[in-house]
Amino acid sequence: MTLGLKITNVSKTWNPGGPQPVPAVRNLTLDVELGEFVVLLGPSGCGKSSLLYIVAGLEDATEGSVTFDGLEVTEPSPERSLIFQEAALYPWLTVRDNITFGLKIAGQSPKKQEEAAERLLRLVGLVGAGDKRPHELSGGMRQRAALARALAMQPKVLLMDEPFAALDIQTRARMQGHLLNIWESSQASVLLVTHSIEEALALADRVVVFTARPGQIKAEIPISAPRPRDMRSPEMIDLAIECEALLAEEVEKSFKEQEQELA
Ligand SMILES: Nc1ncnc2c1ncn2[C@@H]1O[C@H](COP(=O)(O)OP(=O)(O)OP(=O)(O)O)[C@@H](O)[C@H]1O
Repeated sequence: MTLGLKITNVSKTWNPGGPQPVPAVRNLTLDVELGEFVVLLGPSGCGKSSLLYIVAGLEDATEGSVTFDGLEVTEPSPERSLIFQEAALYPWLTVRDNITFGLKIAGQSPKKQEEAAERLLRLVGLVGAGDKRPHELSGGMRQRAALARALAMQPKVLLMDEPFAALDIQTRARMQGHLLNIWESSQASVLLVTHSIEEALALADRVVVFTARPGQIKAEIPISAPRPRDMRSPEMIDLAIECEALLAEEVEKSFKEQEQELA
């Protein structure tokens, strides 16, 4: 049995039988090992989210297969937790009740729920915010609460779709630090989508650069520098220049394509 995530020859076409089928992902093969942090970087509309939804089990691939720990992915599962750009918390529940929601559904005892909530509130730096409701929190705090809720289910892989894109730059940098701490202590794998080269380089064990739509893998860049990384070091600057060049070609293609579609 192969442990971890295995994406094999996956293609996704939206509206396949319709008048305007949209090929979003083409023949993509990617493995994410246990505990590995992989970042998907690519131009807007290149199919990154589509791929994440397939891995989450929310959408079917048109072709190919996804397995997790050797089992075919056919539906969502708490072991593959998806986190979006906007924290999807229940507004009527407190932060604590949001965090323990899945545990309650799973039938865990109130004592276990309480212990998990306290541990997770501490882990994401929200001690003291457990009784607040989501609208009382800042964007960064909401996103941390969403992360705590996902972690409560002890996922083996965190799927993150531009999780920090709606946050200001300073909050974003703090959240990246939080995420790295959490990832290191959780032993989960992470598959994170971003537009930001800096974010990709700060976080990833491996950056996977996508082509313009339909998304295919253009390059894979392993990064072995220890974290936290100094983005101004010669090594990181060289990597940023490399990513920028790879991405620029694809952004150009994707703009041309959009112009043709609108003409
Ligand atoms: N539910 C859907 N129905 C039809 N087309 C879709 C659907 N979801 C996505 N698409 C199309 O598939 C293509 C890839 O979209 P996707 O959101 O996966 O890309 P992305 O790389 O995540 O983009 P972005 O970075 O802008 O979020 C786009 O052309 C998009 O319009």
